[in-house]
Amino acid sequence: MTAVKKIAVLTSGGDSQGMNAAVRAVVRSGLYFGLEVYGVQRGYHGLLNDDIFQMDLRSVGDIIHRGGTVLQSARCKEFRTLEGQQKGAQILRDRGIDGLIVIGGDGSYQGANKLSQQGIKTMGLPGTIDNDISFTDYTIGFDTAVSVVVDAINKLRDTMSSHERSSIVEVMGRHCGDIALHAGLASGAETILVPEVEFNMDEVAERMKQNFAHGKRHSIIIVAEGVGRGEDVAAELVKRFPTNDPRVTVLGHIQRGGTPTAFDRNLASRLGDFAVRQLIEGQSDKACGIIKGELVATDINTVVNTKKPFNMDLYELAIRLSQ
Ligand SMILES: Nc1ncnc2c1ncn2[C@@H]1O[C@H](COP(=O)(O)OP(=O)(O)OP(=O)(O)O)[C@@H](O)[C@H]1O
Ligand SMILES: O=P(O)(O)OC[C@H]1O[C@](O)(CO)[C@@H](O)[C@@H]1O
Ligand SMILES: [Mg+2]
Repeated sequence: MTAVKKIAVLTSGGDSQGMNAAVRAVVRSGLYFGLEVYGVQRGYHGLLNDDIFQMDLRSVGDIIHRGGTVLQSARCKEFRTLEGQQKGAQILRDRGIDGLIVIGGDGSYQGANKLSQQGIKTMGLPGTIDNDISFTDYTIGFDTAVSVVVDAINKLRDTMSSHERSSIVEVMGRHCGDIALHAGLASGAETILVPEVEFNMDEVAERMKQNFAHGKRHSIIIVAEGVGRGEDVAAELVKRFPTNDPRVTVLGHIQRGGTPTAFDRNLASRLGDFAVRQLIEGQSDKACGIIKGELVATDINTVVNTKKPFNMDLYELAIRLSQ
């Protein structure tokens, strides 16, 4: 006896690489366990427009390796209102759908929490490049986004070394510095500016002068968008180090595209299957995640009200190794 018979899946908020692998896992595990599975187009926006269709094994063929999301994604103002949430729950009830899996970020999780208050069983899957969700070590898409940044920095290094320039690279992450931190460590960046760690531009400039004086041929500063614009950091740097002639690169939405890494595909596959099994067992209003390799389900309220801790050890290591 399963606690749900018909389930639906949607993707919401900023898309991320690996969302398709998660949708595929939800659909195929759901069907394997004898459920009917539905797809909702364009997140909560599609839900409110009853943009819902039945999915079968073939509807998720050939997508495991694709970035983006075949269900498409959206941000929906109306769903932030009680009326919107009641309407969404009624649309699902009218179709006999008793469980919904929401793949998205913290905002999408809050929507899932509101739907569970309206009597729909919900599960959240962490689909965002930002890695800003607590109670999971990794979010789906983060590993691919970091790889995109590292690949870009490899290229920048080539040309920056030729000209003995410094390179300022602005990366995504909204209020979270994890993309900057992990890409910074992997690419040997000299400076990593994140919202979680206070910094002093005088010290940043001084360190850069020392690096060039000690024979470095280039210098990389990664700026998480939560700190500000790369252009503004460059202006502050030039005031303190006028002979430096930095170049700014804003990686932007390139970080959200491309084929997902094996890590993101496997994470998405495991989490998608886990979310289905949680619903079948009667769980609801939970966020699925991975902690030290183990799959876990945590109350959504706890997850959205807990800030993800920043890994200071990794930050200090990155700085130590880039001397
Ligand atoms: N407090 C809330 N109550 C109900 N619905 C919400 C709430 N917050 C967000 N949502 C819904 O979730 C959608 C996505 O939220 P948001 O834009 O914050 O992105 P996200 O899921 O956090 O993803 P990302 O930050 O990775 O882009 C919103 O457009 C809205 O429809
Ligand atoms: O797709 P949009 O609306 O430009 O949003 C960009 C934001 O979404 C994210 O890509 C994912 O949350 C953030 O890193 C970034 O701040
Ligand atoms: Mg978010």
